[in-house]
Amino acid sequence: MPAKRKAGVPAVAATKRSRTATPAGSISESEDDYSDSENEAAEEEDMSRVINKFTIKQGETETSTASKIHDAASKFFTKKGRDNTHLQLKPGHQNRPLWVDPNGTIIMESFSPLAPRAQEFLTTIGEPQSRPQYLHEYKITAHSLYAAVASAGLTPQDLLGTLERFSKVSVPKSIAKFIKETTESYGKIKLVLKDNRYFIESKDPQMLQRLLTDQEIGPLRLQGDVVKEKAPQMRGLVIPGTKEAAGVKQAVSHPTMAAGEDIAAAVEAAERPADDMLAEVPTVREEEEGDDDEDEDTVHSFEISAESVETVQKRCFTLGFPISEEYAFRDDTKNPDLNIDLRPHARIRSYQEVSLNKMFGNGRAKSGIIVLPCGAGKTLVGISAGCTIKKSIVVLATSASRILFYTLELYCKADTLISMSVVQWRQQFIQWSNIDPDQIAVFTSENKAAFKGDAGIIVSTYSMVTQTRGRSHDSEKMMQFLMGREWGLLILDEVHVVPAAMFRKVLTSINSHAKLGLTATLLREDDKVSDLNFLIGPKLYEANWMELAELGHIAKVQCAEVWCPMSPEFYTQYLNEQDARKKTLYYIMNPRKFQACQFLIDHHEKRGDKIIVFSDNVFALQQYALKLGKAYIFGETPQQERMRILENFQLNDQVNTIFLSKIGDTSLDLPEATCLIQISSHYGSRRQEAQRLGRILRAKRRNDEGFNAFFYSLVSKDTAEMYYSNKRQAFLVDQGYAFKVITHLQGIEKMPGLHFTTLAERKELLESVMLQNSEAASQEKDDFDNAQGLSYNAKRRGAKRSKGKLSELSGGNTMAYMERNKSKNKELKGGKSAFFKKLNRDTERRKKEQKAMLQ
Ligand SMILES: Nc1ncnc2c1ncn2[C@@H]1O[C@H](COP(=O)(O)OP(=O)(O)OP(=O)(O)O)[C@@H](O)[C@H]1O
Repeated sequence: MPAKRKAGVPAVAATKRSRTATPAGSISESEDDYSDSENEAAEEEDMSRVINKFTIKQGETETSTASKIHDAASKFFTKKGRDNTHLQLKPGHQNRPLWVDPNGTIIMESFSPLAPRAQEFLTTIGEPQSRPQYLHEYKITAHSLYAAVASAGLTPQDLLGTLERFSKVSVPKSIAKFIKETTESYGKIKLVLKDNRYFIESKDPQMLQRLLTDQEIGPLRLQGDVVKEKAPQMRGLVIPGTKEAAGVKQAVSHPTMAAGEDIAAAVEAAERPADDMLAEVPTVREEEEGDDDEDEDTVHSFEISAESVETVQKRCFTLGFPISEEYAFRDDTKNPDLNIDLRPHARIRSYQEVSLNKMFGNGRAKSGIIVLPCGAGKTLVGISAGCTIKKSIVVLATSASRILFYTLELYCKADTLISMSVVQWRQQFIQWSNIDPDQIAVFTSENKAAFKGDAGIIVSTYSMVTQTRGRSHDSEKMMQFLMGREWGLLILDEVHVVPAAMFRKVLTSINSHAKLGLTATLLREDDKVSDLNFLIGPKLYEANWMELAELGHIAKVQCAEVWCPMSPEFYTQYLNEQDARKKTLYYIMNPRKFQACQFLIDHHEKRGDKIIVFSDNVFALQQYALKLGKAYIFGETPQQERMRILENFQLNDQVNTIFLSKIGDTSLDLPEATCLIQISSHYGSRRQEAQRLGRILRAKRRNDEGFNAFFYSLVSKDTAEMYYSNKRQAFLVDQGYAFKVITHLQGIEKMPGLHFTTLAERKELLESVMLQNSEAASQEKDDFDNAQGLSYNAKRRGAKRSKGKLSELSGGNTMAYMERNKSKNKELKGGKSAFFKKLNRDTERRKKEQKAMLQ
């Protein structure tokens, strides 16, 4: 008889819950979730004998066996008395990479040979929570299971069978029950858009009756009978640009990505090393043309208004009948087709294909959100989705990026600007697809012409379609055009920044069969992410950042937190300061932090890096930049000056460092940048940290041998900044980034020209900081303002600062200080050298090209 194997379950913890009714969408847990083992009592005895050897005696009062299990580590693996050490490991457990916890958490050993396959499966059925180097954590939720059923066509048996075979111990009963119940109820009720009206549809009339008698849903039904009609037919499809598409080459796919493979094949391959695991292999149900009885069936429906859609969806979810929202675009004969295909040179990358397969997995378009890191090509994913559906498209982007742009700057009139992201979307559509430029129009405050022909694409901003006050006649006409027709696809860019209320407005104005949300960071500090499940759809796919970096699609980044001790004078002021906002200024302006910044800039410039220094605080931004003789950009910097600075950063090897305020957090495409230094940031914002990192993920040199980009966060020691810094890193740590802590920068003391080495210098700086009012400690407003439709107004946005009478306090010294630190911005204004002349010519030429492109 083989010796009994015992499980050392990792940090999985759940509270004991009663067995009363479980609300829909949640998992019930119970103590005996894993109680498949017949010899539990005997096992416990065995176990306690082994463990007693290592027991730290807790006193004579402890009587139960469980309470005696107190070795040095078990406290990390158990919580509230739950003990998983009795679990029996399955044969071949070494090859099985998963631990499934009754609370829906799944831990995966990423070093297991089967990890790539398991990961493919887990990204289909669950949501990635954390993916550091060795252990990955996923969570099964009702939404993730619905997405799995909808996109991969998996049955509950497929899901459970696969999970069981990957799992080291039996899958908890609560999980099996949850998977079964959740997946069985999916697809019974559908939301269908017909003739610009919304219908709740089901093949089961009783199901509809049940909804109509519901107190919340019943009153939302618009007048009219429950309608009966034939159900549409399902057909297979090919996503353009993928390996099945005729005439289009496919980018080489990485073996671990299992791109284009179905889950069945992935699981089958995964199971090969462990023969005893080769039981029944689950199969993905294929939708074969003509092999479908559904068209024989009758569907019943009732109508609801566009405004009620979200409420009905939420209510149905709570009742345990989630609404599926799928678009059988091939069968849509009412809406005109759009003549659009990917150009032959377009080679969809493996992860882009995987994400699209999640959207179109069952031959229909499923609404939802695709999460890819910055610079990984979300635009092309959106374009490919459009080329698959081939119906009219609306793209909505944030106007945030109008704040800072350069390469595609476009002046329509002398002083007005078109949103960069809108221009970029249009330009990318033209670059990647064969769309007739006349069929793609931009709707901005400057351009209000619709496309030519029956079908086409409109690119606009969230604010343009949601702002209702003061619309011009032309805007109103354009809105009527947008609202008066059905759209095949609505692409929602940067979904993480747009407030839920704004989405609601958009979705009630624009009727679209399918919605695709795109983002790099599905993170919101306001916890509104779950609303997006109903407003747009579930998360369909989230790429693994580390994997993409390994493949060279984004840069590998070394992250470090540099601890800068506070100089004594600053620390005393910091501790004594009563104004909480002003307090922050002391740790941002800490001279030791300044020195670290100076040292790192010097070090990386010598290495040939191009450096962006980020500071949310405008006072600090200017002080640092002036003192170091570097150019800087913030909200008040005029457009011309921004362009000049950014172009110099790109092309001029004398300009290797620029300082940016938070306006550069997103949508800034500077592939030259290889190093980031953060001196001040927005408290604990994980999203900002990730977006900032995104600025160097596009690094041009990313595929050079041994290349690494660098991300430094400078933190003043023993201040509140330490706490925020830790919080900020959480998202990136979950993506697998390891933050090194640097407590001392070797050689900093010997650096020639290091500032603030004398007490006099530090005191001078301290005085200038003390003179600032608390406004100087505030940060620039962020992109939300734009997302909410506020037009950019540099004057209103800039942080106000009082004019410090430094001369009164420190005599001529301070004036001399200001004199010494001439603005690099002004220096870059020089237009007389051959370099600047060339730069100006290039800029003019580009502007003309872009203007021509938009006409
Ligand atoms: N399959 C592909 N083949 C070649 N180039 C690609 C592919 N996908 C994306 N790219 C290129 O990668 C770059 C980044 O793409 P894109 O701007 O869409 O990234 P993003 O994910 O939207 O980034 P961000 O979140 O920072 O806006 C672009 O230059 C784009 O043309």
